Amino acid sequence: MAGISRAIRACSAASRRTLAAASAAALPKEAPAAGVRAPAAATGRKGRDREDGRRVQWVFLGCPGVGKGTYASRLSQLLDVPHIATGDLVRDALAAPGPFSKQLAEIVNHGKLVSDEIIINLLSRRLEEGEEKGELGFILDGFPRTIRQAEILEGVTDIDLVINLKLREEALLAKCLGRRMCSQCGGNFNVASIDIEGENGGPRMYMPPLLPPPQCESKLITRPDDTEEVVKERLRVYHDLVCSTSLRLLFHSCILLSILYHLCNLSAPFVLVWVWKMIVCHR
Ligand SMILES: Nc1ncnc2c1ncn2[C@@H]1O[C@H](COP(=O)(O)OP(=O)(O)O)[C@@H](O)[C@H]1O
Repeated sequence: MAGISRAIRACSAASRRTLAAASAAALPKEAPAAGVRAPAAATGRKGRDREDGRRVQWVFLGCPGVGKGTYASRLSQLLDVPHIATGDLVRDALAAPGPFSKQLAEIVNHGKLVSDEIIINLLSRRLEEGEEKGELGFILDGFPRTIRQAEILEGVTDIDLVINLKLREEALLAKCLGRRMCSQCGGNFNVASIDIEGENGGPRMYMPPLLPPPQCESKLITRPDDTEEVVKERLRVYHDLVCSTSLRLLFHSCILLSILYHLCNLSAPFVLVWVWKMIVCHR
C-alpha cells in the first residue's frame, strides 16, 4: 500500500483525484496473491468475462512506428475492449482550440513527450468516460512511457499482459513516414513498402504497404509529427528513455548482486554472467 500511496502522492492534485476515482471504479482491483499477476489465460475471449466481471487489461509498448496501434486496435475488436491510445488523446486535445492545444503542439510537433501530469489527466478523464459507458477492460497503447507513469499505473491497476514490440531502426523511420490517416473515416494506413535484406544471416524483412480503400484515397492526411526530423527526434527520445531505464535497472541489480555476493559467497563469474544478462535483456 505504501508504494501505491507514494505513487499517487507523486501525481498532481487534480490527476490524483481523477485517477484514483477512475481506478476505484473503472479498474476494480482484485486481490491476487502477493506478486502474482492474473494470467492472460484467465481472461475471457470476446463476450466471456473473468469471474470478477472485468475483461482484459493489456498494455502495448514500443517505439514510434512499431505497430502498437495496429495490433492494439485489431485485438481490441477481437476481445471487445476499448483501445485507448494516449497519442490519440493528445491529438484530440490538440484539435480543440485554445491555449492548451497551442502549448501541446509546441511539445508534440517537436517530437518531445508531454508531461506526466498532462498525460495522466487526459488518461484519467478517458477512463472516467469509459466507466460511465460501462467499459470493463482496455488495451492501453503508448502508456506508460516513463518510469513515473509505469509506477502510477502499477499502483492503481492489475495489468494482465504487457507486450513490448520491437523493429529494426530503418524500418521504423520508413513506417512512420509512410503513415496516412483517412480524414473522413479515421482509418489508419501505410503507403511504405519495406523490403530490407537480413543482416549477418538474419531473415529478410518484408512488409507490404497497407493501402486505403478507393473511397479513402483522396482523403488521406499525414500527422504533422510524422516528418523525418520529428520522427528522428521521437526515436531519439524513446531510446534515451529506454537507456536510462536500463541503466537504472542495471544499477539496482548491481547493488542487489553485491549484497548477494557477500551474503552467499557467489562466484565472480556467476555475478558477471548475471550483470551481462541484465544488460542484454534490457537493451
Ligand atoms: N504516455 C505518454 N507520455 C508522454 N507523451 C505522450 C504519451 N503518449 C503520447 N504522448 C505524446 O503524443 C505523441 C504521439 O504519440 P503516439 O501517437 O503514441 O506516437 P508514436 O507513433 O510516436 O508512438 C508523442 O510523440 C508524445 O508527444
